[in-house]
Amino acid sequence: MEEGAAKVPLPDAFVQFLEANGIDPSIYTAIDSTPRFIRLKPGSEACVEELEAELNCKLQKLQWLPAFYSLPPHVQIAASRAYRDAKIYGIDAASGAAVMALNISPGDHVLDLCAAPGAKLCMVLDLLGDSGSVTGVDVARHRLAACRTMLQKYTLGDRCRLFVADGTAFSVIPSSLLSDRESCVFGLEERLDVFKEWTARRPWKERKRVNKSGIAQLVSRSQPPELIYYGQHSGVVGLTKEELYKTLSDNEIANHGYDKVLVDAECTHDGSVKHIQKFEHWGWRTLQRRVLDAERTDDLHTLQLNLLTNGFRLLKVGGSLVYSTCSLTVAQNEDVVEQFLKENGTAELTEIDAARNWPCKGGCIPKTWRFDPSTSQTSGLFVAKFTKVVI
Ligand SMILES: C[S@@+](CC[C@H](N)C(=O)[O-])C[C@H]1O[C@@H](n2cnc3c(N)ncnc32)[C@H](O)[C@@H]1O
Repeated sequence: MEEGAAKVPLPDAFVQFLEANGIDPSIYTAIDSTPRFIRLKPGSEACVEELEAELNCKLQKLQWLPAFYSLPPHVQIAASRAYRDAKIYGIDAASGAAVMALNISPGDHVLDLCAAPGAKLCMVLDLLGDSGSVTGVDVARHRLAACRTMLQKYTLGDRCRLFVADGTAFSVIPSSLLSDRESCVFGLEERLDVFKEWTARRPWKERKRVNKSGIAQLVSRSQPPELIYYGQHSGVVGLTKEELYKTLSDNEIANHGYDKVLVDAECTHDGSVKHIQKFEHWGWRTLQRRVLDAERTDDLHTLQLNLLTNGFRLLKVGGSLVYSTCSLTVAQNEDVVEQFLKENGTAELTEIDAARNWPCKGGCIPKTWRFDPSTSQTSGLFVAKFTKVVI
């Protein structure tokens, strides 16, 4: 049997799950010819030839996605010099498309509500360059810590802050008055109890508290957000705790909310052929528990709707939100979109201009898009975009 194809027949329960959701089972058992993708860090164009020589393969530039290249599926990039030197990222092209759908503009304040491990967050930061800010939120502490490591590797942390928090209840607004705040940084010594420059070393008191309580990897809805990283120009330095965690009414958020929000929601990951194939090693029973269990899929539907609703609440009027999942099921995509639109009168499903050139299919609702591995030659992904309007 060829490498990249599932080596045993898929378990009945999974086949039934796929059939119930109109997903073609052959995408998991066919030989996986889906290429790998890399994204170049801005300014690293010169490394392409060097990388081709080192990996002994040709990199194909994607015409529909700037700075992305495809490689043959078997090629490993992790040991390459360009990867170690933080000149390239391993990120699927469909993920890159979801970020492009945000239409990031200079100065945007962006919220990434399910940020870890951070491939999309890094792309947003690269697109923003020397302006705006990014707030990354994730419920899983260890995953968000990995995201922080990635920011440090790619030296992208300056305008970013990371919160371990439940995205369905998160309500920290953007620190958008960066220029005003920079002026008050000069008077830092006079302001007591303000955030100073971030340091990896936790104060003794905090270390003691963490050691005593033992630290849970997942936070609950009722726990306050925990700031695990902030950069010098993320708007945090110079603020008091009260200022940072100040909450606004929905009316105030209409003016002071985020310009862009990404909700790359938790899902069953069935669109990722590589992920599903891993269950051959983890055991198909684990798949039953993690992917197929009805209770879990119902809970997921509620979680996705709540993440989308809260992300949209934090958006300013005129701002846009991209909802994506790496599931191909209608329940986690179009059904969530439909229910969300029913409940949110200020949400308008929006055309994604770039999608005209994407190698993907329309979803079951107009203006939504599906990267389907067999046609797009990418990992599976659903993408929808909303704008907040005034009514
Ligand atoms: C599909 S992954 C996100 C991938 C990420 N956007 C990237 O590009 O690397 C979904 C993430 O949602 C997080 N998550 C699950 N429930 C959450 C919640 N209630 N609030 C915030 N994040 C949550 C998971 O921990 C996981 O890291």
